[in-house]
Amino acid sequence: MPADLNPIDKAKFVAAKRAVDFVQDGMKLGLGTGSTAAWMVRCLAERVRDEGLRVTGVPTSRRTAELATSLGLDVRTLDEVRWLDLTIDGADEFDPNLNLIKGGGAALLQEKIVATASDQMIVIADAAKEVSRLGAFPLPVEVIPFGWQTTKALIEETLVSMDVLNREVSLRMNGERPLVTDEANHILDLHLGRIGNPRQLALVLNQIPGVVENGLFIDICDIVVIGEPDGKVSVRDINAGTVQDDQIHFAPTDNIFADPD
Ligand SMILES: O=C[C@H](O)[C@H](O)[C@H](O)COP(=O)(O)O
Repeated sequence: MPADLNPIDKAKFVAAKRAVDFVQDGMKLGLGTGSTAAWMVRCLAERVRDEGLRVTGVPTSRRTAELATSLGLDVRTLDEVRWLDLTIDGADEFDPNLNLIKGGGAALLQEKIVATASDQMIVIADAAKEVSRLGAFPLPVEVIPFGWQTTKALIEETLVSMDVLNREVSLRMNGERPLVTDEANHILDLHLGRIGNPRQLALVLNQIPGVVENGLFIDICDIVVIGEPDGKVSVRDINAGTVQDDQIHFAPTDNIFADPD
């Protein structure tokens, strides 16, 4: 693995490296967003170059599209490809049922559409992302800019009606201005501490006018590949209920890995 990485990046790298083993020739792939997904795009580009693997990639953000294009991957839109074999993406948290919080990088909307259009979703994560209950990471909710303060108030009222104790809601900023997503929306972060019923919350949030999508991914992820800084990798498969442990020893020799996201 790249020698000068910090421990968290080493863990992300080995998870990404292992997940790319699941890719087969001819697959149509969803390409996730974030620092872990950026490692996956690089590992994929390496297999394409070294093994002649043929894959088509649908990126979940402008950032990922730029990276994948710069590495020579065949990049298409979801409308060109329609249905995908596999999506590999990062996550902010995952629980024992492999339910997720995503959207720390503000890409949750495209990520959820792409993952839902895929036969299989593999999440890649460092071990620190594993939680017994979702919610320590603030839950991102994408809202349209029009009337966002009203939408925020409606979300707060909804949280009260659901007896949620911690319910601070903040508008995500980019410097002095509200952050604008790739779909020209804003993000509200819900600081909940602990989510009692993620499935119910995901459904209720999406009923509120102005909410486009929330960052809870329920029953979407099939496999989580968990990396650790020493190269240990665990593969948790929700269907097989198994955990396989592996160790990755890998020394990339070229500039595919030169400039991590
Ligand atoms: O919106 C961003 C995504 O959901 C990311 O996949 C998530 O935030 C994890 O990112 P990272 O791999 O950088 O921790």
